[in-house]
Amino acid sequence: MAPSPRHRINAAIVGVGNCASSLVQGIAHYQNGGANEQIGLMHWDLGGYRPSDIQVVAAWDVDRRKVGRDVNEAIFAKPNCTATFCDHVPETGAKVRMGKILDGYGEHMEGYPDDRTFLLADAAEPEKDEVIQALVDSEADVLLNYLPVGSQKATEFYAECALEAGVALVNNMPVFIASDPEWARRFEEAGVPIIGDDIKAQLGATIVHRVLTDLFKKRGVKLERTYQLNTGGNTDFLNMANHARLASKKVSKTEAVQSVAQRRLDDENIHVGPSDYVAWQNDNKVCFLRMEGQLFGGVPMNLELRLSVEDSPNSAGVAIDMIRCAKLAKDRGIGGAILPAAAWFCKHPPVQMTDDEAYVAVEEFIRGELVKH
Ligand SMILES: O=P(O)(O)OC[C@H]1O[C@@H](O)[C@H](O)[C@@H](O)[C@@H]1O
Repeated sequence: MAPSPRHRINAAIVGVGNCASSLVQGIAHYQNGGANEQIGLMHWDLGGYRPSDIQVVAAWDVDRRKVGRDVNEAIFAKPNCTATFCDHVPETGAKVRMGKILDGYGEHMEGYPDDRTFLLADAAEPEKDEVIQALVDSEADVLLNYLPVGSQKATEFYAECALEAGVALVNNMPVFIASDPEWARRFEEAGVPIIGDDIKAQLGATIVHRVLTDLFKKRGVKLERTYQLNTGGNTDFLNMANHARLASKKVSKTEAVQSVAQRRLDDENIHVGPSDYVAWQNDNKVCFLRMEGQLFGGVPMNLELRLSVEDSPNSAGVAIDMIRCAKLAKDRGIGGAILPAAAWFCKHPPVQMTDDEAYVAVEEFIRGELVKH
């Protein structure tokens, strides 16, 4: 007898950049699940869903090299520059649609070589009703927001579309929607799940900095000063070279560390940020971390760490679980912010927990043991 078909998760994507590329490559890469093929995942099976149960059914972008092409080709178009770890991504059947521009585009990028920056497509922008209709027609379960940092209006536009279409929202970037009480209330009232804000990479700067900050606290070491400097050469870093777009990102990254410290550090003693655009790094992100503190007897100590990662697969390793948690919430009829998932997967959740607490809570949520999320 033929096995019964597995349940699918229909994902829609806003912003077909490097992070989307790694995610879509990952869905193709994790098709079979032999022992070696499961490497790099937090969960092979998450609440009955496997990575390969996710399919991309709709996508929006504003770049002329992506609009009109199937997602499986658009993910390899410039200015994307992340590693190709799966070069046999099958056609998805979803063609990238022209998106709403608003502020979801970094104007300052003019002057950079074409292969490094956005090139606006010459196509009509959709109205809100058209995006909602496309979400409904494609039977999308989850909408992933991958817009550039600083896209306040564009993020609000797509959040509104998800809400009205009844599609769960995964907000990967630092515009505050899940952690904004008014937006969270609207998602809750509509019975639509939301997980956000600002994805915390699988083994990235934020989780390492947070875990070490928590360790200082637990081991009785007074943290006095810290910095986290990050450099990279993808469009995210180029976009963030425009400091006007950075405000919410700085808040998100700094709060992620402050929230686990024993006592809040004065502003002058903590510096956390995207620090510089280095073109030749492409999607390689390097984090330089320093923490200074006082041990037993007030004796000084310091710690220096350098972390080097390919940024977008590091993000996709988390997105692949956020999508499945959002779908689980939907299956269970839970709307509003999914707090354990937000705290474990995001830098700026509605409620911060330590990563140890968030890990336990999200596993309970996945097992269906948390009645109130
Ligand atoms: O390494 P961190 O601090 O967790 O941040 C990672 C993520 O931060 C997001 O804001 C970026 O857009 C992602 O590309 C990135 O993966």
